Amino acid sequence: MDLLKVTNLNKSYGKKIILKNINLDCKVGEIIGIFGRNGTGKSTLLKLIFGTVKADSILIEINSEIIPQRKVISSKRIGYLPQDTFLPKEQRVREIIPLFFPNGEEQDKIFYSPQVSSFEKIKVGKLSLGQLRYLELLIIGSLSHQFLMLDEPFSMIEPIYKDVIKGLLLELKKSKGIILTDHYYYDVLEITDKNFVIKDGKIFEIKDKNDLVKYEYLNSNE
Ligand SMILES: Nc1ncnc2c1ncn2[C@@H]1O[C@H](COP(=O)(O)OP(=O)(O)OP(=O)(O)O)[C@@H](O)[C@H]1O
Repeated sequence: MDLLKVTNLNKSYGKKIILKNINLDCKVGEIIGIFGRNGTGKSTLLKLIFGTVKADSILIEINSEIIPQRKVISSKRIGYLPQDTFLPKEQRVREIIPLFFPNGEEQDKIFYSPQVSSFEKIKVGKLSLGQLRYLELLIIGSLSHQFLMLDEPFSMIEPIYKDVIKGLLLELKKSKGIILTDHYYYDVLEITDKNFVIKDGKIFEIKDKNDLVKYEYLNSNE
């Protein structure tokens, strides 16, 4: 089974240590959840693995093959869903899909995915947040990248699309490994195989919601 291994990850901004000696593995077939209070470094962690933020040190390996950080994007092995939308607002959904997938068969796979026919004629800027996030995930998930870094796939999304997105992620994990972060911890815990919390620059594996309290991500009455 394909394995993404990240070791010796360190990142500081000036004197502020954000992430210290982080090690993290992700196998194809796994969804890994990363929790942490605001500003603890979750987005930074995903960007470091994707290569858009430069690490102080990092070793990224896929099946023991070293992928230098500056070559992650061109290697097309690791995909990334940013927190903010990356699709042009003025174009209709049915015009955007062919931009990413020139091949008709690949386009059809997206056009025939659940719900897409209900919004394919709409301009991206007019989609609901759930439709937009789902479309972005369909596009990123249909690329060939073996591993996906997803920054807040559930944030602000209407319940019906949360379920559609959960279904999509569970389908995608059959052929990919996924690392995601989101404050909607109920939704995350429903679909993840392993979970971690970042606190004071370090990463800790957690078993359940009680551990989120233990590491002070949640209050005991939440
Ligand atoms: N370019 C930068 N220069 C300086 N500090 C930065 C920069 N980018 C991020 N930071 C700091 O690094 C820390 C981690 O930021 P990051 O966005 O990774 O947090 P996060 O855990 O994803 O937060 P949130 O839950 O709010 O999305 C924060 O304190 C942030 O202010």
